[in-house]
Formats: sequence, structure tokens, C-alpha cells
Amino acid sequence: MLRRAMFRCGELCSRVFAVEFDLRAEPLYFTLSSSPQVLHHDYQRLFGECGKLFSLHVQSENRIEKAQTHAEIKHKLSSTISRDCDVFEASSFIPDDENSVVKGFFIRDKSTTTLSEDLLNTLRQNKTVCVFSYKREGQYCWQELWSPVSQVKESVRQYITPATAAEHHPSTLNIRNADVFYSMDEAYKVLQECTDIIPESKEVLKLVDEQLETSSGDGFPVIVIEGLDATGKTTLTEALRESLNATLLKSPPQCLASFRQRFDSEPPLIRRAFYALGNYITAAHIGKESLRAPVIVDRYWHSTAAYAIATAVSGRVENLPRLDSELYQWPGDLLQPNLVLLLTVNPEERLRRLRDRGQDKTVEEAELELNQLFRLKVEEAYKRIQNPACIIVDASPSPQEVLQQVQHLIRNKCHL
Ligand SMILES: Nc1ncnc2c1ncn2[C@@H]1O[C@H](COP(=O)(O)OP(=O)(O)O)[C@@H](O)[C@H]1O
Ligand SMILES: Nc1ccn([C@@H]2O[C@H](COP(=O)(O)OP(=O)(O)O)[C@@H](O)[C@H]2O)c(=O)n1
Repeated sequence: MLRRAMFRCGELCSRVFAVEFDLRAEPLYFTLSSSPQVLHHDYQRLFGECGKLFSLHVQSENRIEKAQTHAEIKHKLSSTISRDCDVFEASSFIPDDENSVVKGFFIRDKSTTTLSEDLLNTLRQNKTVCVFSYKREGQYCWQELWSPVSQVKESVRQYITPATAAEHHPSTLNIRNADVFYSMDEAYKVLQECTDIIPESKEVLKLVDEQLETSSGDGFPVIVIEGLDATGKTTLTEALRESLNATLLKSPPQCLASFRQRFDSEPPLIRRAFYALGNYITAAHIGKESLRAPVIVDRYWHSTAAYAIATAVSGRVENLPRLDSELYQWPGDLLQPNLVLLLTVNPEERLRRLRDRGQDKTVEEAELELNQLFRLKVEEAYKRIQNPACIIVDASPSPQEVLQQVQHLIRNKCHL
């Protein structure tokens, strides 16, 4: 068997592999070379531990197929694999080359069973999946294409060679048009490509087509309220609607509510395209409504981009695209609001509000830790988005005080 299309002969050696071994630290980066390399401490922790080591990578020319296969594997790995297995996110990429990332997983199996091998064997039947195994030899480790039946003839030993950290975390390389869309057309195309497998896509596209003609702009001020779940958006937007005699809209809009669950269960590519299109429908509503009254919007593009970026970027906050990255720019074809306010509360107060609402009662420690990282990344991404940037509002005081603070800001910035 030849190496799969994603790792063409020769190309493999120009690629860097990254394993998210410890979410609080840099990924472990390595390249491959034909001569043995002594692995130092950090690498020994990953490759030197007892157990069988594998990595698998998903690549396809068809991005819908690629996204779905990756999601299926992620699900299978979390539901099937035993407790004696560690699974880390892994990727392979060409430094600074956008869209070069081939995503996958690194598996360390310390069990005495063949569960992971059985699973890998099933997965590699899929032509989009490539599986490597890793073998140790003293202080060295090499990678080879894995096959359950003895040796693969064409397989060439490639030694693991420690590499320096990449300038841009690999998960930032594929964000454009996979997690965040910077024009309606790009998001539209994704749903067009999945009408066969997700019939609801056609209905969503129809709603988008119907709404677009009404978009205009230039009227009363448009004020967006953003923030994490339970920061008080619903409470504040309702109060503003009353006090300003404003129209209250949200993104995704009500007409997409019945499709949300369906798209929420899809991989990021499809899910994010759905939310992106929701913004364009809301924009059309804003255009119409702002001719009559001020408009308050509960979540809009900041939410779409910040959550998408925070989910796409694994590990720590430092892995986010840099402050000046174009990934934080507002899409050129999306109606801009006059003011965007980001509600923030400290994590303890937010948890208290979530609990009062009857959610998150039994959050496990590990999940809390992950949530903590995720929350930090969403908030940081919110703050980095530009044109328009958001103004931060401390939403810890009472609802009445938060309302007064916001009314004051609106008077100053929008002369309302
Ligand atoms: N300023 C506030 N002080 C205390 N509790 C608040 C405040 N604003 C909202 N809450 C409460 O916190 C919970 C979450 O508020 P909600 O407006 O639903 O947030 P979101 O829409 O951002 O998810 C609700 O139970 C709400 O009553
Ligand atoms: N404009 C929007 C609104 C929500 N979303 C997504 O919807 C999720 C937040 O939804 P939620 O149910 O917590 O929202 P609220 O109930 O807090 O309004 C996030 O995962 C976002 O990815 C989005 O992408 N774009």
C-alpha cells in the first residue's frame, strides 16, 4: 500500500507534527528524519512511556467528508477506547501554510487488550484515514505507516526529531472558511455542499435567499449585547427594549430556531456556517427594523467568531491567533452595529447564576478545568475582534445598576 494522498512521498519530511500532550503547555512538535535522534525529557514523557503508540490523521479533498470523518473518529475514540488509553489531539502541518493542517489524534494504549488496534483497523478501512505507529528503540523513536498485518513493505522508518515551537499554533492555520467565515458566500457554499446529507440545509438556504433583499442600514442606532452564557444578556436586552422603546432581535434569528439542534450536532465546519448565515438573516432584519426604532441585538458576529475561534484553538489562551491577526476582522459584507457591549462577570458569579437557573449542578473537576480554558479563550477572542471592537461592561452589579451603566454608555456613544 502506498502512503495515502495526504502525505505524499517526500512531503512527509517537510511536515511538522504537533501533539497536544499537556493542554497547559506548548504542544510537542516533531519532524521526521532518516537518522536517529536522541529524545529529551519532554519527548520521553510522550514516547518513552510503556504502551503502544499510534497516531491517525484525516484528510480528504471533500471538506464535508473530512469534517464528518474527524467528528466520527473523535466520538468513537471517546466512547470506545478503554481507560488505559490516552488520546491527545494531534495535527500535521506545514509552518505558516494556511490550510495545510491535517487533523488527527495521538493514542497511547497502555492496556493489554487489542481494543485500540481493532478500532484503528476499522478506521483505516476508510480511505480518508491514515494510521501511523511509533516504535521505541532506546532513546530513539521512529514512526511508520501502521498495518495490523505484520510489516508494510513500502514502509520507511522515519525517526522522531524534536522541532521548535511553530510561530502560529497549528489550529489557527485552518480557521478561515472552516470555522469562521468572512463573507456570506463562503458560508453559503458549505451548506450547499451538504444538502444531500443534511436536507435541512436547503431550507436554511431558502430562508437566507428570502431575507437578503430587505437589507438596508442607516437608521436608528443598532446596539449588540454580547457575553458568555448567563452573563445577563437576556435580562439586559429585555430591560433595554422597554426603556428605549427598541426592537429586540437575536442571532441566530427565530426563523432558524427549529434547525439549531440539528446543526449543533454537526462538525464545526457545518455548524459554524449555519451560525454565520444566521447573522446575515439577522442583518436583514436589523436593516428593516432600524428604520423604525433603535435595535437591540442579543448576540451577533462577535459570538459567532469568538466561540468558533475558541473551539477551534486547542489548549491555552496563548494559542489563539495573535492580536493583530486578520482572523479578528469583521466580514466586509455584514451590516455593522453602532455599538457592541460585552457583558463580563467573574467565573464564580457566572457559575452561581448558572446554578440558579438549574444548570451545571454536577460539573466534574476535569470538565471545570476544560471549561475554564474555553471560557478564557472565548472572552479573549471577544475582546480581540475589531471593526467594531466591543466595549467591556462589568455585569456583576444588580440588573438595575447594569442597565443604568449601559444606558449611560448608549447615551454617550449613540446619542440616544
Ligand atoms: N445583574 C444581575 N445580577 C444578578 N443576577 C442576574 C443579573 N442579570 C441576570 N441575572 C440572572 O442570571 C441568570 C442568567 O441571566 P440571563 O439574562 O438569562 O443571561 P444570558 O441571557 O446571558 O444567558 C438569570 O437567572 C438572571 O435572572
Ligand atoms: N450569533 C451567534 C449566536 C450563537 N452562536 C453559537 O451558539 C452558542 C451559544 O448559544 P447559547 O445557547 O449558549 O446562547 P444563549 O442561550 O446564551 O443565548 C455558542 O456555542 C455559539 O457558538 C453563534 O455561533 N453565533
